Amino acid sequence: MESYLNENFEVKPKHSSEEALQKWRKLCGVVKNPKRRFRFTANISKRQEAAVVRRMQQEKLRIAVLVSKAALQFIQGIAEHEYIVPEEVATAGFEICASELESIVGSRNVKRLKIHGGVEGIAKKVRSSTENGLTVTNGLENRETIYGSNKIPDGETSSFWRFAWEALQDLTLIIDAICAFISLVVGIATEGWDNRAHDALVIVASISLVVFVTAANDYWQSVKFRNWEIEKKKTLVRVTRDGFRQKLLSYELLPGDVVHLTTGDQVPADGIFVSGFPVSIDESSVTEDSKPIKVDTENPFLLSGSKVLEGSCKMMVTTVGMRTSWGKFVAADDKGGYDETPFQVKLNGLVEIIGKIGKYLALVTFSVLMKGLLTHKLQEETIWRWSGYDALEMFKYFTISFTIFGITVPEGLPLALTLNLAFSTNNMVKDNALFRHMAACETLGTATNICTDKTGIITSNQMSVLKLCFCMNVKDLSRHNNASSLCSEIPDTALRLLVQSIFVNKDSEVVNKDGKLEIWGTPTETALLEFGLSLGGNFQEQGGKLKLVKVEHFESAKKKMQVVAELPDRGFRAYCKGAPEIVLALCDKVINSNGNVVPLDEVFIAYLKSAINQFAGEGLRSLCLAYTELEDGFCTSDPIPSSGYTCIAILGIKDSIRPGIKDSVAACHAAGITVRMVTGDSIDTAKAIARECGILTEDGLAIEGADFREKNLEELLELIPKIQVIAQSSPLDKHSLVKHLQTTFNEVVAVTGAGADDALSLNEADIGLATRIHGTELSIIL
Ligand SMILES: Nc1ncnc2c1ncn2[C@@H]1O[C@H](COP(=O)(O)OP(=O)(O)OP(=O)(O)O)[C@@H](O)[C@H]1O
Ligand SMILES: [Ca+2]
Repeated sequence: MESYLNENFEVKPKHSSEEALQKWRKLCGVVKNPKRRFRFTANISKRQEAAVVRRMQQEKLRIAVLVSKAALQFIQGIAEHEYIVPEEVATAGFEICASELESIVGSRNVKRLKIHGGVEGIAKKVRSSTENGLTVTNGLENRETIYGSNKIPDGETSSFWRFAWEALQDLTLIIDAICAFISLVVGIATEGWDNRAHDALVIVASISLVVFVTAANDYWQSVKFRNWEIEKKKTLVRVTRDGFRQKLLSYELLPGDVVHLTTGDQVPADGIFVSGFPVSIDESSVTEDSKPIKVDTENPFLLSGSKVLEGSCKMMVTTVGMRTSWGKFVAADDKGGYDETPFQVKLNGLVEIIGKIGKYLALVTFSVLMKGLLTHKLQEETIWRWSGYDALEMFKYFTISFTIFGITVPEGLPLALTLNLAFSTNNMVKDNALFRHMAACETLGTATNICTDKTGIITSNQMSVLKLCFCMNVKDLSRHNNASSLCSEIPDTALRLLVQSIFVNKDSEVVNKDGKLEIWGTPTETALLEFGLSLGGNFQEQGGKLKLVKVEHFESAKKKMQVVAELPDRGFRAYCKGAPEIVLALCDKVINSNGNVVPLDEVFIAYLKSAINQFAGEGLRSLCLAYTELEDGFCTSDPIPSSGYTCIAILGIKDSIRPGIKDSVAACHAAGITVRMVTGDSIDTAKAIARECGILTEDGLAIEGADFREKNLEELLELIPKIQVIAQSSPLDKHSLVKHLQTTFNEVVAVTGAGADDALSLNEADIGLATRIHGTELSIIL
């Protein structure tokens, strides 16, 4: 039986092939109540229809782009007809309608955009401002009536009565009801109404009870599912409204909203590039064009559903909800339902086998009973004479056999499992964990390996700068009551450089939230900015003085962030910050104890390295800050230089271990789950932390990402079982570890990760746990 199930009822927890899904469905043969049984599972034919619609949409979009490009070349110079504002739009106080916006962005019509005055013109026409965003005080209802909201409607929810109607169509119930009805009619005919009236009542009552319980159960289940789906679609976006930055749920967006996008974000609605640095966009989910597209003032259109691969910018929303290209796809796709979980499919297999046995037993019972009747009739020599009594007897046999068949098939079993999963997923939401796929909830229980991040999972993700190696001096900030008292000990010019490098080369911002200052950014960035603020730096002033001309955001693979700023008097300066081993390699100068820039000789290098080792030994994350002056003629298309930097300082950032993590690791070990830590931090920091929480043991191995990458397959076979820590890893190392564990060692692997860098391994793993989405406490389980 095991092999039969494995052969025919096997699907993968993630990305099952269409054939595998088709195959087990076909094997299910005659399912008594298909509507119920397959309610939440993928409707494969609808899914194929959706794929066709999707392809057609993509083709349309592609053609529209080509046509508009071609047309543009010809019509340059030919005056375009005037745009007439529809009356209801004009009376609402706007100067452009939703379909005009939809057509401009949908067909990327730069010419028409220009006719409307570019992005500024459009902003004016939708009564917004590219600087301050929408003004909420005027009310937004009017806007929503004219332009719609950014909601993609879910499939309609069925009413309770619809479920009751479906429950009534259960084949078993219908046959049982018919049998009961016939026996009632026969009973009444032979024994009279008075004697059999109570039977009628019992039949009606039992059918109603069964229908009611089934419908209530199904209804409850569908409500739970809906809640889950609504939760699942919630994403936070950063917008400016009333001149203030704030976070909104993506479905609260309206045309005119100014959205801030950065690496890893999904574009939440169609819109136009306002300002910022050119961004590289992956539109493959919308246009099937797998090449990244550069979006800037020349090509300013951003389509919802595409992903920001690199860069950051401001976008003004023009089109929302079903009018967006993404809205059209999602609507087509949503009808697809969910893939079955492996256990559900196996259970279906089991039901199938039991069903077959049931059918066989029913047949045998019927044959044996019939044989009895026939033998009896043969003995009495009445085989050619059949009376009503005989028919009634045969009907009784049929009822008995059918009952045997009915009760042996555990039709409700797979459904009960779905119910259970829906219940569990909903419970997990209360713990801030959100499942993207139902199967993940089930696979989670079978994991044998966990590849975890350090930051945010093992540590609390609340970082603060604890140590500082600056002007050839290591300072312990916990010893100073406040960081500003430290300033008196440091030469003024050097201090100014430190503060400037923190405020200019940053990927975080200070926002005013209800009158309170709040820092937005990754914990590393936040810690840095907090440190800068504590040094007495003025964020606004520093930001205003220097104009950024180029930004290369932090990426886990590069382990550094670089910017180029234009100095107020003349010239440019590049700032770099990142992992010390990377940044120090770019430096040939350093600031000495007098605050002067001097060549970075071996004595200095040895001093800095000993500081880094000291920080790492204490489990601190190190970060190196550096700068270099640039030639006068720096152009934004030039690459940011990668040598000649001056090392400003090395910071030791503390991120304390989460309380209880040691017990969690021990619990995993006790359950037979191997825990491995894959971190971007240096090996000494990683080792210190891994040892403290029990991941790294005496016989375990800690290895650097660069070493791991160089090993061949044979060496890996021997190494991987021993590896407990991979440090200084790039996202690809994590991915390759996961792949090896899955394929070579046949393990079920769970991966935790944060941000866009980990997307690859999160997707590859049997269970992906994306943590702290957009700085919230929410975790998404993929
Ligand atoms: N915003 C940043 N700017 C510059 N450098 C950074 C930034 N964040 C981290 N780093 C440097 O890059 C190194 C590795 O960071 P990475 O993002 O790969 O790790 P992580 O994902 O934050 O941590 P983990 O992998 O342990 O969860 C850090 O040790 C730090 O030196
Ligand atoms: Ca990481």
